[in-house]
Parts: sequence; C-alpha cells; structure tokens
Amino acid sequence: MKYRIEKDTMGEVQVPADKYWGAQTERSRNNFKIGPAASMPKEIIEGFAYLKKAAAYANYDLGVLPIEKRDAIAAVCDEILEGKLDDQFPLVIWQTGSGTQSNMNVNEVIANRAQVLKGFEIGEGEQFIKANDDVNKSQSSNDTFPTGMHIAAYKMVVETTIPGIEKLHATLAKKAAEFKDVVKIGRTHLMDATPLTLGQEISGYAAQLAFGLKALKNTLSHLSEIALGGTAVGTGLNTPKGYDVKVAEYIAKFTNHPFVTAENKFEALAAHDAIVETHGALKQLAVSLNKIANDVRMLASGPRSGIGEIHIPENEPGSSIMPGKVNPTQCEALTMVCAQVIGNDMAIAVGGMQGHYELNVFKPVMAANFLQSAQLLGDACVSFDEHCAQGIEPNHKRIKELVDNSLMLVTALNTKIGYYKAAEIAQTAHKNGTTLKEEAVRLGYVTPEDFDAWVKPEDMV
Ligand SMILES: O=C(O)C[C@H](O)C(=O)O
Repeated sequence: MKYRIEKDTMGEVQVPADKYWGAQTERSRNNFKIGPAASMPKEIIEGFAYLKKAAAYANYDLGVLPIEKRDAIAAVCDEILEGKLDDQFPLVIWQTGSGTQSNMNVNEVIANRAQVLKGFEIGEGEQFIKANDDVNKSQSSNDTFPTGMHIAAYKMVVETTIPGIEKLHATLAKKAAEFKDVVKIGRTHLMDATPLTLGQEISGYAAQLAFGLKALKNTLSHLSEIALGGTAVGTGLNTPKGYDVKVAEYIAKFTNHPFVTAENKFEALAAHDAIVETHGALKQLAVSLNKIANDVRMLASGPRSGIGEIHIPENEPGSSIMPGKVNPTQCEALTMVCAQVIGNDMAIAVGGMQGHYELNVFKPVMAANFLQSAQLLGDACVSFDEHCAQGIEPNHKRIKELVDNSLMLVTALNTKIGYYKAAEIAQTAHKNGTTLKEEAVRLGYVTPEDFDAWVKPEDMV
C-alpha cells in the first residue's frame, strides 16, 4: 500500500495515499482496533454531511466564511449524501465518546476532497480549505455529533420505523374487521376462558400498535431539537450571533424535516434524554410486537397437536430433518428483533445516565444502538406484515371444535343459577368427560331448552 504523510498538532502520520482522510482519522484507526464490524453508521455520516453543509451556509450568511469555501464544502457534502465517498469513513463506534474522531474524519475528508475538486493534489496541505478552521467553523464535536445523531435518528424513525409499523397496523385493523364474527374461545392464564371473536382479539393487537405509534410520534418534538450552535460546552463560544437559529433552518431545509435549534444547549450536549425518550417508545413497540408475534405463533401451532385456530402462510421448509414441517419463522424473526431492541434500550439507558458535567461521552454507542433498533423494527414489521400477518386466516373447524368443547361457556349461567351451581356443572363435566349440557340437565339445575337459550357463545362476546 502507498502512503502519504499528513500532519496534525501531534506530528506526522502515514495515511493511505488514495484516501481523503487525514492524520486524526488515521490515529483513530490505529488506536481503536475494536470490532471492525462496528462501523460508525452511515446515517450518522449523512447527518454530518447535512450539518456541515448547513454550517457552511450559515457561516457564509453571517459573514465568517467566503462563498468559494461555502460552495466547496457544500459540493463535497452532496457527494457524501450521494454515497460517492462511502469508503472514506472507516472509523468504528468504539472511539472517543464525544465522536470527535468521526467529526474530524468528516472534516478531513471534506477539506481534502474540496482541495482536489479545486485542482490541488490530495495531501498537498491545507492551501485552499482547512479542516478545523473552515469545515469545522463555528462548531465542536460536542454539538455536531449530537446534531448528527438527531438528524439520523429522526430520519430513520420517520422514514423507516413509522411507515413499517403503520403498514402492519393497517393489516391488523383490516383483519380485525374481517374476522369480527368469528367466535372463538378466549384464554386467560393460558387456560380456557369465555369466548370472544377473533376480530376482537386481533383488534387488541392493532390498538397496541396504535398506542405505540402515538407514543413514538409524541417524542419527535424533542428529537427535532438540535444542539448545533452550542459548540464546546453549550455557551456557543466562537459562533457568530444568530448562527444557531440559522443553521437549524438550513438543516430543516436540506433534510425536509422540521429541525429547530435546541432551546437549552447545555441539555443538548450534556444529556441525550431525547434519544432515551424516543427509544423508550421503540421499546414499548418491541414489547407490543413480541406479545403479538407470540400470540400468533401459538394460535397457529400444530398442525395436528397444537392450538391451530389460525393458519399463517407456509413460506419455507422449516426443518432439515423433519420432512414437511413448516415453522412460524416470521414470528421468530420478529421476536428476536424485539429482544435486540430491548437489549439496546438498556445500553441506551446506561449511556444516557452517564453525562458528566457539560458533556455526555457515550454518544456513538447511543446513536448506533438507536439506529439499529429503529431500522430493525421498521424492517421487521414490513417482513412480518407481508409474509405472515396479511395471510392470517381462521381455521373455522378447529375454532368451533374448541368453542363447543369449552367448559367456560358455563359462565353464561352465573346470572341464571348462580356461580356455585355453575361451577358444580363445569367441575362434574370435566371429571366425567361429559358436556356442560348433559351435567346441567342431570343435576337438575337447567332444562335442555333453557340451556340452549342461555349458553350461546355468539351472545357471550
Ligand atoms: O472535539 C471537540 O470539539 C471537543 C471535545 O469533545 C472535548 O470536549 O474535549
């Protein structure tokens, strides 16, 4: 491999000759060889591209950056957003907790690439544009990284998570309406209970997702606040007057999302409660989805020895050894995603509680876990919707068999003959392996005609 020499305040560093990054990125690459698979998420780099472009525009408007530099910075940011420089961001999340090295990685790439676009050779020195003085002007890692986090998190939630959950919600709401008259047995404590309709049961799932979506959307206003303009500790040192509001306006314009400057920059740097808050809603959704997927797989269990009240799509052979076996694989994938999201929530909570004085230094791990959860939930809902939920159908024969056999239909007799006599009927039928009607009549508590009139599953829902 060919190298060139780059310099920073600590001295010279050898950098791969064909890369745009500089000395500080290379130092991070050498000093943090921790899990190469844990790359800084692409969405964070894109967040940086938006904010560096916005900063260049705000700096120009406020008279602290010439127009040639603004346009050069913006041109490289656009290249980053188009994915043209994807191989220029090699750092991992296990680095400085402020994300300084990723901020500098972006600054170095933008400066070097801008120089090349201007006609200089890569590594010719900062002749036209400087990474710290120009690209990082009016900024610190301490306000850029949280801004990048919020841009990435907001976009992922609004563009991936919410649409995915809404799609599954729409299917469940449709199924709830479609199966509104399918009377089935209810279960509480996993034991037989009184009947309800399959539509009612599924409507509960749809309502869970509706509440989850509401909770998620409620957190968006906090997430739309950005830290940029706070610089090192929140005071805004080294920024021109009005910069924070203006830079937020540009970010809103470039991303098409309603970002605003954070009301309190000290909170925005020192704590990441907005990330904790929105991820709390993602956790709520994971809890709901886990319950829904578990119910679906148990209702679909069998085909001969399980509950088997619903059919779900048979998507692939389930077993390498048991011929003809088909498994509820979408439920398994979705519940694994839920486990991951709930684990991520703990990492985010631990990261969030660690703000010391003016700076939270768990930013990369919080951002990476958040983005993983938000993407996984959105994608898993689409997968579960298309390959499972849309194909849910009642197994009418099995549903009827279990309703007809149920001892808990006796509950309808409570108001006619009292709880104790009704319990005696159920217990005797269970012991003798007979039907409720047989025992009710034999014990002399109910006539056959009254039993038929009173114990009607369809009237019990
Ligand atoms: O990188 C910066 O801009 C600041 C750094 O995170 C620090 O506070 O030491």
